[in-house]
Amino acid sequence: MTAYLITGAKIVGGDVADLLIENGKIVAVGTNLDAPKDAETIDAQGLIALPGLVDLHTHLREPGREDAETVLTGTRAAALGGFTAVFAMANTDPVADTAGVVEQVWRLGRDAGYADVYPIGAVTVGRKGTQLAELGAMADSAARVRVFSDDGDCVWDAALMRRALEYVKAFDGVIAQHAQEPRLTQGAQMNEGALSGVLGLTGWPSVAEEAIIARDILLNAHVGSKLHICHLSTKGSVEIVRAAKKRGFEVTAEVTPHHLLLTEDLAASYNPVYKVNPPLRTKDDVEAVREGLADGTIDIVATDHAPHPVEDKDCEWSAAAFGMLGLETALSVVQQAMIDTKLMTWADVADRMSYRPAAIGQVGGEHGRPLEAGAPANLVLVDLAAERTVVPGESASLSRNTPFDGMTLPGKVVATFLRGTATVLDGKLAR
Ligand SMILES: NC(=O)N[C@@H](CC(=O)O)C(=O)O
Ligand SMILES: [Zn+2]
Ligand SMILES: [Zn+2]
Repeated sequence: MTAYLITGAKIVGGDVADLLIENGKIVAVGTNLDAPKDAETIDAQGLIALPGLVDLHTHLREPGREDAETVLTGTRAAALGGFTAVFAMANTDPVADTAGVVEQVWRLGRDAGYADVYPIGAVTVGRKGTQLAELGAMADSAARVRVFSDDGDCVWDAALMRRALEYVKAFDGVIAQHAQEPRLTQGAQMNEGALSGVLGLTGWPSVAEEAIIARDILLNAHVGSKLHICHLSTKGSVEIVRAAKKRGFEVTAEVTPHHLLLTEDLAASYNPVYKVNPPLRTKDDVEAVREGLADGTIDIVATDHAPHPVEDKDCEWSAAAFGMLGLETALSVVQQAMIDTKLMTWADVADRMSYRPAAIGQVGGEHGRPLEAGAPANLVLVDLAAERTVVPGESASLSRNTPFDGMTLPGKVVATFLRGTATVLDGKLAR
């Protein structure tokens, strides 16, 4: 295994220092390090070193929709975005609702070698919302599933949600809820408000999200289990989670990069690249989720990377699929929305995009650790002063549905290391 001496990096939360990587681990951080003769030196002057990013919400589409993404292409996109671990959502075909499917996804990730893939198990059989899936068998499988979600659909049946929360207590699992009251969002196409009226698109009211979040926080408090809220998007949701945490209720929540930066106005173009679940909201909502992320009400940023092939996006708005790409642009979007606005520091970014998602996902010390001697060498070097213009055709993803097409964003991932192996060098795939 190549040893690396990374020189002159600004260690997030610390000083400028050198990092020595050997046998998959960070063996020393400091100056005048005693590197082996054959170590490869990487000049990281002017770069910041962050812990490898962890995405708790990625759609890798394999098995079943390998035309949209595969574990290989999705994890390449992850590595280019600075991620060393991704949690793969269960809405594949077949659905990841058995030990067999989650083990298959886990193995594909390991064989690809670009990022650790932690499969998320479905809560209900076929994600149909009627019968609990074999949660225990998925937890006991080689994939060691700890996060369960019917993402794409809400576990709307309160009795079933209660049973799921109760069940996962046995192995300290967490239920990640896609908070969408289905009866309030039938045929919904975009955020409900004045603009949806003008555009003639069926509205998706904030309360459809907020009602489920409030219900599930109470349900979870009753049961004493672990609840995580996927892609929270409204001001009201932030207020509910903030009030709940203040009163000591156990809940964690995520926000996506796109909900931190983009607003519903983009729907006026009728370009389905801006169609997403939950929908892009208003400026007020964007401000509220930014504040919520900054003050810790929202625990983490998760990409909800949702690749779709051209034929599912290049059509009329109402016929198009919901979802947008996110892995390769996430860190830059967070830099623009949270750092350039002085709402957060880089230490906060390490917390919201590495330490906390790793803790929620229970990766057992493999990821989400400070850059110190003894930690696995999962890290990313970023040039904060660089800028890049997003070109969909340059993506490592098989899909092209990025809403940031043509935007110039700050920051560029220069190198990513997964357990001491470079997955990205000089901003390009290294293997
Ligand atoms: N976010 C989306 O708009 N789409 C996701 C499903 C989901 O995250 O709910 C997808 O699988 O395409
Ligand atoms: Zn969802
Ligand atoms: Zn999703």
